[in-house]
Amino acid sequence: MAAPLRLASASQSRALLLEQAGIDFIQTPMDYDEEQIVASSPKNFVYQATVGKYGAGVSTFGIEEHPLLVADSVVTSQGQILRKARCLDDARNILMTQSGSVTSIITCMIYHSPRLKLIDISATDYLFAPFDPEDLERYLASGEWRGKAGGCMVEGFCKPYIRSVRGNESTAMGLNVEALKPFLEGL
Ligand SMILES: Nc1nc2c(ncn2[C@@H]2O[C@H](COP(=O)(O)OP(=O)(O)OP(=O)(O)O)[C@@H](O)[C@H]2O)c(=O)[nH]1
Repeated sequence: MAAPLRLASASQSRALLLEQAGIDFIQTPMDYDEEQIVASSPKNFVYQATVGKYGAGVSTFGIEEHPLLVADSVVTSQGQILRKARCLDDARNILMTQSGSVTSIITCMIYHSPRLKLIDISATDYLFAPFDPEDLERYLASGEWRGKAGGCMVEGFCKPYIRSVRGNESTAMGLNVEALKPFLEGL
């Protein structure tokens, strides 16, 4: 029986995705400062952030006792990386960028065990209908946008506005478990 993988992440969403996929894991939060990254594109940013988390994870935990899993996600729209809003006006701007437009969530993950190293970069694209102004103001007043990259969760405010989606919802939530799981079966 393989040892449970170590999710080196503070993310509740990633833990929930592993749990729902029936993947045995332990969770160990780990600090990594993404602010130092200088990247040519959102895809390059999320890759560098994941590689940075991977390096910190290997040096802190190794891969012998538990295979290591790290991940990072970025939210982009109209070529911009949408970070966590600094204030309500910033949240309004971030959300208005996404209204009636395509938002892409790009998630990179690295899994490394003594037998296998997997690097995956996946994206999920959402075409949103224009947000109803009153609905948007109600959402902004709720403060639920705080701490969320792009100002909302795909299963939250934005959900009723999804016109089309391409890619896995798990990728949008922070971990493409459908890409990971086949490699773990039979280990
Ligand atoms: N449920 C849900 N979670 C989301 C969504 N979009 C992003 N996230 C989560 O938001 C966080 C994105 O920030 P990251 O810096 O990648 O990860 P983190 O939460 O800081 O955790 P670390 O892995 O420890 O860095 C992750 O926890 C994602 O799982 C979404 O639409 N739904």
